[in-house]
Amino acid sequence: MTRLSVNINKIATIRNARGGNNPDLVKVALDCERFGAQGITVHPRPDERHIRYQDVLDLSPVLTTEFNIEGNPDDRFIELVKRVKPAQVTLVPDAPDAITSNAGWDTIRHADHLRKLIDTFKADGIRVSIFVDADERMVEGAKAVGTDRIELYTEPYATGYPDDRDAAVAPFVRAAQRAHELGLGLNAGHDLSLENLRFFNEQVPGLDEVSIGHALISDALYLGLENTIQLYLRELA
Ligand SMILES: CC(=O)[C@@H](O)[C@H](O)COP(=O)(O)O
Ligand SMILES: NCC(=O)COP(=O)(O)O
Repeated sequence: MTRLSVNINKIATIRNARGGNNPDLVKVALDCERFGAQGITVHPRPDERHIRYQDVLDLSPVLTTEFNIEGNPDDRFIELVKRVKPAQVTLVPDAPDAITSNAGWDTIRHADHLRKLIDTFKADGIRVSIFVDADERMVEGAKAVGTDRIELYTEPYATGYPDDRDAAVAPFVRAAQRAHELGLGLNAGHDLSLENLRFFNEQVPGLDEVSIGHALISDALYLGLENTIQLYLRELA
């Protein structure tokens, strides 16, 4: 069964718009868990435009499901993750000014850098996932640097889905098969939605986890958070 980790970045975006604590990020995270989410994902960015570093410290002791911290491994991020020791860290090669994540790692060019980072997190007992495009060479590079899992960057799938979903999913199926052959765990995320999630989950073999934020929180505006989480879980059943 594929597990659903709810990304709560957008809850922090709304909260930050007014400077107070409405909505209460910790309460929303605990409610997501109560409503059936099997994990909580956050992606602190250097400008703290949504998740703040303090949010990560506040969430860590109270969450009861898998805590997944995503981000670009700069010094501050590394220090934060090693202090919190979440179940999983997902390393993402974001430029500091990126609007959102827009590419996976070049696992061959950045092999030495990744290997050192992965070793340091694994030494603390943190499972490591690295964000990669659906490219078998990048999956093989991920295996070579010692990661536990990969997270496939699904934006190209989401973009291609409305026109030709079979063509859109094909590289992801190949990348997933290669990951399994190599013994890597498999996550996926970015722009997954109620429209495209079921097909992805049916076609891509052996998904361990999806992390979903933007579409899920947007759907919740119309459908309510509890109902929305149930609908996403139904797509994964
Ligand atoms: C790693 C990834 O795929 C991102 O989707 C992410 O975690 C979302 O980041 P933003 O909420 O900042 O767009
Ligand atoms: N890792 C992807 C994630 O956490 C959420 O991405 P999105 O659903 O906000 O695009």
